[in-house]
Amino acid sequence: MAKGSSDTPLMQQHRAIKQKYPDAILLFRVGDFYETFGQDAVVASQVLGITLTKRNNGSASENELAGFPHHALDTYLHKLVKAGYRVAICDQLEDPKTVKGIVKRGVTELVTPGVATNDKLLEHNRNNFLAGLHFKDDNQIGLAFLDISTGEFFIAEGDKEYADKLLQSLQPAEVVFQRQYQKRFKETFGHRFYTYALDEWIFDESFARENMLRHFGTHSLKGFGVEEMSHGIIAAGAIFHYLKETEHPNLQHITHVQRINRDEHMWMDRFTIRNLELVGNGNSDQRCLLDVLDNTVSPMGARLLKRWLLMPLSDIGKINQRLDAVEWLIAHTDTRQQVQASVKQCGDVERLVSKVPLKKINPREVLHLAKGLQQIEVLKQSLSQQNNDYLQRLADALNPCPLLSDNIRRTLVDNPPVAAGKGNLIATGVHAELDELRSIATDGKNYLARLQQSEAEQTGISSLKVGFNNVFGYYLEVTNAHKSKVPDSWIRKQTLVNAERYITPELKTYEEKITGAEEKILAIEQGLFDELLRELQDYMAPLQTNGQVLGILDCLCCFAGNALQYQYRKPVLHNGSALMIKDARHPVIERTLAAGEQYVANDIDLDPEGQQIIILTGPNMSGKSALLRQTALVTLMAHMGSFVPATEAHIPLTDKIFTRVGASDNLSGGESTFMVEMNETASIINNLSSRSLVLLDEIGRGTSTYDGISIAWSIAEYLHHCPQAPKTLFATHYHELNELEEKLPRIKNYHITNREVGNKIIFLRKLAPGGSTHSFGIHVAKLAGMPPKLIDRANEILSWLETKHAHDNEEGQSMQQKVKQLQAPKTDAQMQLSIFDAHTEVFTDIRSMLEAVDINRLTPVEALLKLNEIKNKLK
Ligand SMILES: Nc1ncnc2c1ncn2[C@@H]1O[C@H](COP(=O)(O)OP(=O)(O)OP(=O)(O)O)[C@@H](O)[C@H]1O
Repeated sequence: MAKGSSDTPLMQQHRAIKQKYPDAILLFRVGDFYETFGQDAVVASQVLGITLTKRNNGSASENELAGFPHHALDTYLHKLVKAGYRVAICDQLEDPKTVKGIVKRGVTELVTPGVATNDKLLEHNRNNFLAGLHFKDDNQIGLAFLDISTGEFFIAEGDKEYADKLLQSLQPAEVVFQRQYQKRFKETFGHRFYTYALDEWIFDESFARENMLRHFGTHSLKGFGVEEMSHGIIAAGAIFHYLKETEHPNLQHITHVQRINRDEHMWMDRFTIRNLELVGNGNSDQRCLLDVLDNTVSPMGARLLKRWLLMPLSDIGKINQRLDAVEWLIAHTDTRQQVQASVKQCGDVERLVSKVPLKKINPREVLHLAKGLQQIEVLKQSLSQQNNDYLQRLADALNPCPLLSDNIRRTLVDNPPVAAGKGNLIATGVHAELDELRSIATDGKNYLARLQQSEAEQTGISSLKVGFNNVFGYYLEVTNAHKSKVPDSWIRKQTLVNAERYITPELKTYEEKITGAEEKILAIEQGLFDELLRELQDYMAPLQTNGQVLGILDCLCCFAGNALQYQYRKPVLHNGSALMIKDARHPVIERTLAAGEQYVANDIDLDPEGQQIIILTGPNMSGKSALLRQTALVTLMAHMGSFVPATEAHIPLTDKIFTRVGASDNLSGGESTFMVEMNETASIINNLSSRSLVLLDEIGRGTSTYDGISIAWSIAEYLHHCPQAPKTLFATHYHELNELEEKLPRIKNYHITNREVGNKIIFLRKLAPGGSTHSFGIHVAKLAGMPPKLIDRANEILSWLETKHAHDNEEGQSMQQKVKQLQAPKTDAQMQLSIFDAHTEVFTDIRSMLEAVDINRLTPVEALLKLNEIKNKLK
């Protein structure tokens, strides 16, 4: 950008402001436009698709420029922030009409992904958290999460695993932390978050505490239960500082802070959240559990449901409270429908309330809040009479704020406009002067009509008309034919081709009254509206509580509706350790089956004292993964307080669900390495407890067969022998693991049944005791359209390998013995290649090509390409 004293005053002002926000795109208001200059203009033109021009602003060099009309701000702001930019909005702070010289300008808001308050930047069904993180060391991390658009504020503390789980569960839109921890943050939590680094001095306990106490107006933080959480408080302090830095001074809607306790929730780590497909991954084709369960009718409900899903409860009392309420709502259809109708009509109470201190709420939204309060009154009355404790308590917490509601409805007209500044929003009878001015304004207009008539009669000018223009206001117009009848007292103002225009002193007096009245009307209306907003601020806390209660009611009704619609049943949560689910189904797959297809339900029993570990084998595509996942999903749903897709479910209180899927299932995330698989498995082994549920899906398949079997075997052994004895489902293609059943008492083999008809498999999908003998991988290859020659050859090799395996066994080598000779398979690999004549160069090539292939990780298409390569070599 051009610099120097030859800049215009406007550009000098721009440069001074831009210096304060070097890492943000500065939207600089000039007249009716927001302009960007220099590098900002280059970026804005690329991201927004607006024209980039160059102009010489009175300086020696050219300056890039790109702008858009001010009324398009919301649309363009949204695009810039979504593209990952921080955007500083610089407005004119004075009315240009009243200023001589350059208008004062200043940044009124710095918008970043985590501090967005604009409707367009927010998704109604998800929170938009800004997270603050304070690293003390790996075992002491303070966290704070604030959704400025709803006022929800949480504090937590824990080690890095716990911090990771919280970040996964609350999925903040932006994370701020100490500058010198940038590398550590990426190493620990990956690259998935939008981050911003802050100076170290901000992360100071007394500074943070002071900030919090000043904000809440309290002497200590004891009332919030967070007094002792120094690291969490420091993280919260960083958030407050960041809000100040981004010009967000109006935070009266943050009325309290809540602590998140580690042991109050059942935890899932990021792999489990992903493997169980709980929330969408941005791939709209794939349905996730949240899609199926979310039949809420309000934004508060939708946001809360997501939190319930990612942070299920671990307190039986609280879970049963939800389950009983859901059961009650199922039995009382009328009340449920009435609750849902009321919740729906209330709108997004949380976000509307948060707009009050920001002065972003419009008259129509204020009236909406008041109408919501009427619904809350109805809800409160209806629920407090019902015989369900939890619903009654929720009803008690609702506050219809009658004074506020009455006042709003009395003050505003029935259908107020969206914009506050244009008048017509205050009802008649609210303000005497306003009513009088309004009658002057309307009467004034009537007067002009009467004046036209009487003057016409007095002067005999039948063509007389009263008109108005911006140059000299109201006038009397007389056609040339009647010009001679005009009295001397009239003052001529304009001569037209066919007519003359005059003003009279009387006309001007009335004109002043009318226009003065209109200006005054606008000012009084604005004043009254501001007063309403001030009154609303006093009700911030009860209004927010209403929003939260409405969210809970919405979720409970949603669970009741789901139970009825999808035939879910009430689970029994218990403090024991045995898990028993009868006729369990996968809630997502059963919703996506083609018409006429029926989901095959299965029973699952796991018990640390009996059947602790199930080794599950079965053909490819038979439903092993589905069975594992449905067991986890039923357990999870029960901990949310939802009914479950089963006919009966006895669920032990579970502290953690772990799932690991063999590496090649995760190719897309660039995390396909065996190392990742092993890291993940190691984290299970190191974090499990006797209350954990462990699901292992084809663990070990990311490496050579013998390595894989050995590792899978020893993991199963470890889980069996470890004192925590976690309930485990282990799906595998390694049939060798079936030998474990004979050796270890709490390991049981199961398989998923199928029937072979001719050379076809029919999947019966029923779980049955005992292992299965082979995988039908070659059959799947055939289904995928591999050439018959290739399939025949694969069958030949398979039977050769099976004979060889049987022969080895005859020689008395059990699998366990083989596992002990871990390295042997590497040299043994030669046997697989004796099928080729290795004397020619071509075959040596093919041999090394095949040696390099890992069949376990080869997709059908890759196999075809390899085959094509081999064929070409033979040519
Ligand atoms: N119980 C069931 N009832 C009906 N359809 C099912 C059932 N279980 C699984 N399916 C269907 O079969 C498909 C394959 O299931 P799944 O992925 O669980 O197989 P798998 O045995 O784990 O296969 P692979 O070993 O190849 O990973 C599912 O996507 C689903 O459409």
